[in-house]
Amino acid sequence: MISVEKLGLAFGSGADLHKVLHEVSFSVAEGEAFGLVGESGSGKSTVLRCMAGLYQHWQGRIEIGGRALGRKIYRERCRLVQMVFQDPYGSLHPRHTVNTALSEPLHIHGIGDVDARVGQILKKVGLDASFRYRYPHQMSGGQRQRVAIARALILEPRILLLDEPTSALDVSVQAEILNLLAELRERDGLTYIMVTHDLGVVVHLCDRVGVMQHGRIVDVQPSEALVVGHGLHPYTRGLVDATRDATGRAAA
Ligand SMILES: Nc1ncnc2c1ncn2[C@@H]1O[C@H](COP(=O)(O)OP(=O)(O)OP(=O)(O)O)[C@@H](O)[C@H]1O
Repeated sequence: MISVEKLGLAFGSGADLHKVLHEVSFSVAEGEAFGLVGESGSGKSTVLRCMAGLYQHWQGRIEIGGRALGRKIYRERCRLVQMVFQDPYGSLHPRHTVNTALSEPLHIHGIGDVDARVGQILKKVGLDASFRYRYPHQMSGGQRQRVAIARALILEPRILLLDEPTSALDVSVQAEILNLLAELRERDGLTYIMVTHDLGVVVHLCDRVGVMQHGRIVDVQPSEALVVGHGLHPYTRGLVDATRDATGRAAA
């Protein structure tokens, strides 16, 4: 369903040219959850940002359902691909109620039935009607991330780009949000690409994982391979071992 071919991106120019992505290629099937892992600065978020239209000066080709994705954010694209960020506080407007945050995309896209749609999406992400007129500061981190997920889903996209969606949350809440994401994918047949530094999250939620180092994909594996530990690229092996050392147990 998604094909990324030779994605490249650089910042700066001349002597200050800093190449951040080097011919990144991978594909993701419809309904699949694909993880992107790798050390800090390896380019994971940049890949998502190119796909979301937040960076437009990339090279290469991104196709969704056989059609090339343009570089800019446009109406049709918003109904196909949405992104969820790490920090729900930053991604929600502080002076907009949940109702405003969720209605706005519907108004922009000329979609009717706003009241009913907002009610349904709140229910879908596990928030009752009392949240509808709250502001971001009147909610917990987990509740805010539920609203951010609801906002990403209100236009019924087929693909969610998830950039460390649980890493800003308390450990106790992380599992709730991961379970919600798993449930939503199952129910609606969504396709996910998820950036995370947590191999446990990959094993829990993703079917396959792409491993990035210095702006390149160095390994693609089924997620179980991280648990079994066979046939891994040496860099992937190192990430798995580091997780084991840090937690005293396997990534799963
Ligand atoms: N707007 C920008 N201008 C210049 N360099 C940038 C910009 N955005 C990202 N970079 C650089 O691109 C590289 C990749 O960053 P990116 O955020 O994609 O890494 P990451 O793997 O997601 O890291 P992390 O896990 O820390 O979020 C880094 O070296 C970063 O400094």
